[in-house]
Amino acid sequence: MIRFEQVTKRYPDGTTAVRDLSFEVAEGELVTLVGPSGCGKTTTMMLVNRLVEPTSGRVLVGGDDVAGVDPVRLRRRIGYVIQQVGLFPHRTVLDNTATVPLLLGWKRARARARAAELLELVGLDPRTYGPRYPDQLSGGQRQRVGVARALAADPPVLLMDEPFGAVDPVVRKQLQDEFLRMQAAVRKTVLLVTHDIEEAVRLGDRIAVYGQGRVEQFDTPGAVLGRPATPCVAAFVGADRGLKRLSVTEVQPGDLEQPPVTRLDEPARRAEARLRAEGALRAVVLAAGGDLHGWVGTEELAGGGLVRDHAHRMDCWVPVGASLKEAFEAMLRYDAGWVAVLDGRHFLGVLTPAGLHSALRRSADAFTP
Ligand SMILES: Nc1ncnc2c1ncn2[C@@H]1O[C@H](COP(=O)(O)OP(=O)(O)OP(=O)(O)O)[C@@H](O)[C@H]1O
Repeated sequence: MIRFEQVTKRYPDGTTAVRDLSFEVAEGELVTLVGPSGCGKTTTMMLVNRLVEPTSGRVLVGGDDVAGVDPVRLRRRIGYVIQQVGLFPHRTVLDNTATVPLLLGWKRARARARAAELLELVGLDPRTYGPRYPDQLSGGQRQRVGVARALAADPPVLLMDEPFGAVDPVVRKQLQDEFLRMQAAVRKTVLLVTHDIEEAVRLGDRIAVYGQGRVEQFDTPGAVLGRPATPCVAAFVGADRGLKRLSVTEVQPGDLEQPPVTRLDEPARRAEARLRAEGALRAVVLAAGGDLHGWVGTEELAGGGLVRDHAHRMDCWVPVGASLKEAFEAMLRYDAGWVAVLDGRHFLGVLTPAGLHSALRRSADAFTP
């Protein structure tokens, strides 16, 4: 969808901002550009909407070399969000959001209806905030309006330059969460610049880590954190990259172990004999249909009756697809040696510390060229 082919940009004063850049952002993919100040991230972004022209090489959007596309037409297909937002101070929030549709010649009523829909999407009630002026909003709210405005004409491509930069960490996390929810629904092709590695791994399907003027590594968050390609990437992602990987790696069915199980309606003595024969001290208790009910100790089953008479509820579980960090937190919170993993209520298996370790290795090995 966006493709850089050996792109070099040298500014007139001789500064080479990017050198021999080649990578591709697939349709519906979110790629974060991260790296130290002055390494060429913003230049990369501006090469896409022709605010900057390459010295050599090509940039393609949707298969077309942008050099051959009229810049005004090109920019209509590309939403642009910048840190300082750039809202018009004398226009209401609703009219600011409707800017691009109006430029495209939409009828005023239709453009405003669309703007209201988008304000809703970014979490601002259009009745409350639509009539306000930008200086009557908080910094975080202004940034949301910036995102809504960029999406207004439904462009397939979004360029975002430090879109959540100028707010405190709590609001920033909120905006990131909202943006991820929105992106899951609208699936734009997104290039997002940040200098914050945490933000880059949280938001990116893949990450381009820049050194001075070049991409040092282009890969998934798990692989960048797990196998930094160069010393420069390793230094940038930080010494705690192992911990960071916990939050970007998902629990998958292949990571799970199958512990001994019994069912609520199994006779307790029969379950006890079976579990003793297996050498098991406890078992997971399942309800009809394989849903998780809880757990039971083998010794408790000696009391007779049905397993349900002895079973305990179990709260130490996470949904499949949760992050390893969430799974690990659950283990710590319940002081448990493993955590159950569910699909809905259905029991899939348990994640142990050994499974967690192998999941981390899997994420580092999942190299995508
Ligand atoms: N118009 C220009 N003329 C000359 N040099 C420029 C121009 N614009 C940017 N540069 C230089 O190109 C290099 C890359 O700049 P760019 O803005 O792309 O970096 P960045 O990674 O986005 O930085 P930051 O994180 O600080 O915003 C820097 O050395 C910068 O000084």
